[in-house]
Amino acid sequence: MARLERVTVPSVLEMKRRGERIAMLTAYDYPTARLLERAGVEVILVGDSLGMVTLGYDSTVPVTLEEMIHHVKAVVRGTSRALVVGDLPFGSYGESPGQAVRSATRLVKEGGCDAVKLEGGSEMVAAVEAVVRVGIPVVGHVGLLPQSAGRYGGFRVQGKTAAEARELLQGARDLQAAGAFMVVVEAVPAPVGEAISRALEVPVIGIGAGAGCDGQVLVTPDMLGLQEELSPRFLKRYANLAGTIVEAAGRYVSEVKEGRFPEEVHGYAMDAEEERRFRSGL
Ligand SMILES: Nc1nc(=O)c2c([nH]1)NC[C@@H]1CN(c3ccc(C(=O)N[C@@H](CCC(=O)O)C(=O)O)cc3)CN21
Ligand SMILES: CC(C)C(=O)C(=O)O
Ligand SMILES: [Mg+2]
Repeated sequence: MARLERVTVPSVLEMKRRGERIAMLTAYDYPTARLLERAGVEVILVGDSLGMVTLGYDSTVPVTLEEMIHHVKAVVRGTSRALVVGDLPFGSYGESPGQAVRSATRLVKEGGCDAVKLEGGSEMVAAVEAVVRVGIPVVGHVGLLPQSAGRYGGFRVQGKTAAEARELLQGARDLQAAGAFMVVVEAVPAPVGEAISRALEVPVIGIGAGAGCDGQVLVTPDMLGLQEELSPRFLKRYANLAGTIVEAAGRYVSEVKEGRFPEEVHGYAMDAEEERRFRSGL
């Protein structure tokens, strides 16, 4: 299952050409990155969902570029084959193409990721062009844009009307034309996800965008059942790690309280003569 060759920008483009689906998941730390890579995940996204999943913010808006760099570094240290994409956080790219270039450069140069992702369609064309021009591969993101969720009053499905769907399709086309090598499409009806995937030559990765996309992404702590606060319709839970952790930590608590842990095998022996001299000198 684990692939031996490095996943690169050209290799994900080739996967789309061959019709091979792309498996992407998020990671925010070293051990998770290693495990996902062992499982055969091709693209690891250090999402700004970091803020909600591991830092306890109630949206992705407060996440800083420094926080992203810190976690990108850990994930990069845990990978040798997967393509690592770092999310540009809110406030680090929307002001101007120059700001986008400066932030993307820091994420790649200090964090060590292979590519950056930013949210927005046609309105982000100038930023994408500028980042691509300095040599940094860019992933676009259309549909539900969590950093702008305030604008539509929460995490709402996008592209439900024909007019909105056409606007999303145009946004994705514009991102590709601007040089994006991959586009994430979030929370749109399946026909919209499929149409965008068909329209683009670059891979389209869906999250709540139906089975017609070129690949899928989920937030790893959600799909592992580690975090249970959010339950979007698109989420499938593949494990119940919250239950596993609570059960294990609960048994530890009981054993500590009852003096059943540690046992002799968990301790260090002392030479009998040394112990005798030690005790006699007390
Ligand atoms: N833990 C976590 N998982 C995520 O998938 C995620 C984050 N955090 N943070 C950033 C964004 C926010 N996301 C979300 C969060 C909630 C819904 C959600 O509950 N959506 C409703 C749609 C309601 C409607 O418009 O009808 C749903 O029922 O799926 C969707 C995407 C996806 N991203
Ligand atoms: C949900 C994915 C696509 C994302 O942007 C994130 O994890 O931040
Ligand atoms: Mg994100």
